[in-house]
Amino acid sequence: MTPAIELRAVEKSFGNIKIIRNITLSVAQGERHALIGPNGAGKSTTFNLISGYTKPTTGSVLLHGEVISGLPPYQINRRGLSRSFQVTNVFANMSVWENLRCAVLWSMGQRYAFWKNIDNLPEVRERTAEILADIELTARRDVPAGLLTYAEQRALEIGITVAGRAAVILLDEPTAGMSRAETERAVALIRRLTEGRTLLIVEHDMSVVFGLADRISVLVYGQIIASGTPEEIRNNPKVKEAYLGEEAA
Ligand SMILES: Nc1ncnc2c1ncn2[C@@H]1O[C@H](COP(=O)(O)OP(=O)(O)OP(=O)(O)O)[C@@H](O)[C@H]1O
Repeated sequence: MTPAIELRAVEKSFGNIKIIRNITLSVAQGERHALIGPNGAGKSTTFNLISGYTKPTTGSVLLHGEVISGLPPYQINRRGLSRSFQVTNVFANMSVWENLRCAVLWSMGQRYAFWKNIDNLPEVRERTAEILADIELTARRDVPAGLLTYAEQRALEIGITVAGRAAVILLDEPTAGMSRAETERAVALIRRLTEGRTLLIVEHDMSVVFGLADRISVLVYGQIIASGTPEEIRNNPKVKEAYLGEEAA
């Protein structure tokens, strides 16, 4: 089967510093894949390369077998890839409902149809209500997003990311800054919302990584030093040495 995401010999330099060094990576359709590695290893840069926010210096990125490197982010999004960001990225003055509706409208290509009354578009209303219930914020639907708790904002952000039913979802540190209980809820949410889709997640919390991922890739100094099942990664001596250290011993 054609992989959902493929990186072929991708390199990225900023100035004359090579940040991503010859990455080859394949994420199968329907797989939950975690990208881990120490701070500064190049995880966010890899996300930016896949989602079109930066272009590879050499090599190519493919989505469902088609080259996407060089396309702008919105075109990659139109082809079925949706990503969240490391920092919370919601419209603070808009309500929870409006934030979600905006994402649903965008995915339906209705963003310029300003002459239509969007409240009269049942498919938009239904999808917005569905996703609102999925992220368990129905009781908070009219609250401005800026007034939500941090964990609620992150849940909203995940809702926005999946609202358009993209087949491939990229989440950048979705549980960063959360308490243990909030993290557990977020993991359950991510698991539910990505059912039947492909997920690539960057995450520092090892309990999230090992609890959620079907496969894990370890990035160190811009290179993938190992890819495999959680068990393979846990037992890989190179990984223990380079990244997990005492934690995995
Ligand atoms: N636009 C840029 N220009 C120059 N250097 C950059 C740029 N973007 C990232 N870098 C550098 O690339 C390296 C990798 O950064 P990146 O943010 O991808 O790492 P990361 O693995 O996501 O780290 P963290 O876990 O801390 O988020 C860092 O040394 C960073 O300073």
